[in-house]
Amino acid sequence: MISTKNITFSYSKEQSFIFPDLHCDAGNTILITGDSGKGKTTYLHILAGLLRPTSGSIEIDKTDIVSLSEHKNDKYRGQNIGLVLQKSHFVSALTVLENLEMASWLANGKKNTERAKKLLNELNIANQANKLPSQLSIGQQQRVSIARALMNEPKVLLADEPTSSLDDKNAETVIRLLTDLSKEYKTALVIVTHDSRIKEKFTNKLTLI
Ligand SMILES: Nc1ncnc2c1ncn2[C@@H]1O[C@H](COP(=O)(O)OP(=O)(O)OP(=O)(O)O)[C@@H](O)[C@H]1O
Repeated sequence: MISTKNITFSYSKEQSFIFPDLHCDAGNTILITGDSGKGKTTYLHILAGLLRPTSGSIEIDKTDIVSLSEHKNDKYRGQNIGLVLQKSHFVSALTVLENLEMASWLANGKKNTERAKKLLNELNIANQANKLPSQLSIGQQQRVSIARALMNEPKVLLADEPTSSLDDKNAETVIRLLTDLSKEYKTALVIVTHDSRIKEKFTNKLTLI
């Protein structure tokens, strides 16, 4: 479960944001929509603890992540929040499987090879496990990014424009995978998008104006 109250943020004196409150239960999905420049990515980065809000609270299960120290916040993110960002940022010298193993190793000091293989299987890319990320198509990289985000059984999965570079078929697949996996793993799923192909599929939406 993720829930926010009275979040405000500013990059500078000239530009400040007041974000509407958001609530999403485990296994459910919420979309953050709105025109370009309204602060969707900024809000997602605040939810991830990558940016600190000026005021307000973000509760994930029973933890207010805004009140955590920087160090605890980084640790909390690694263990509880899955991120699918616009750019995938893989370690280019490591294989797909090694990139996934690294996610669990960084969070808890253990290489969870079994889970990595299970997720690659579920995402239908098990046959790409020993390739380098650069040898995969964009759609396949997107699925690796989702697998990596789910490695540590996160309480919350945050996805920034996960379908923007995908054709209709791949966009549909990615959305189905994200929603199916979030239900299976009881993860609250927050998707930032301006993709009308996605918007029509969900009723739980927050529009930034
Ligand atoms: N690091 C930054 N420093 C200063 N201003 C920023 C920074 N990142 C974003 N902004 C500004 O904040 C505003 C909101 O940006 P943001 O990327 O959150 O919008 P968005 O709704 O996700 O847009 P888009 O749909 O085009 O991706 C924009 O005016 C942008 O120029």
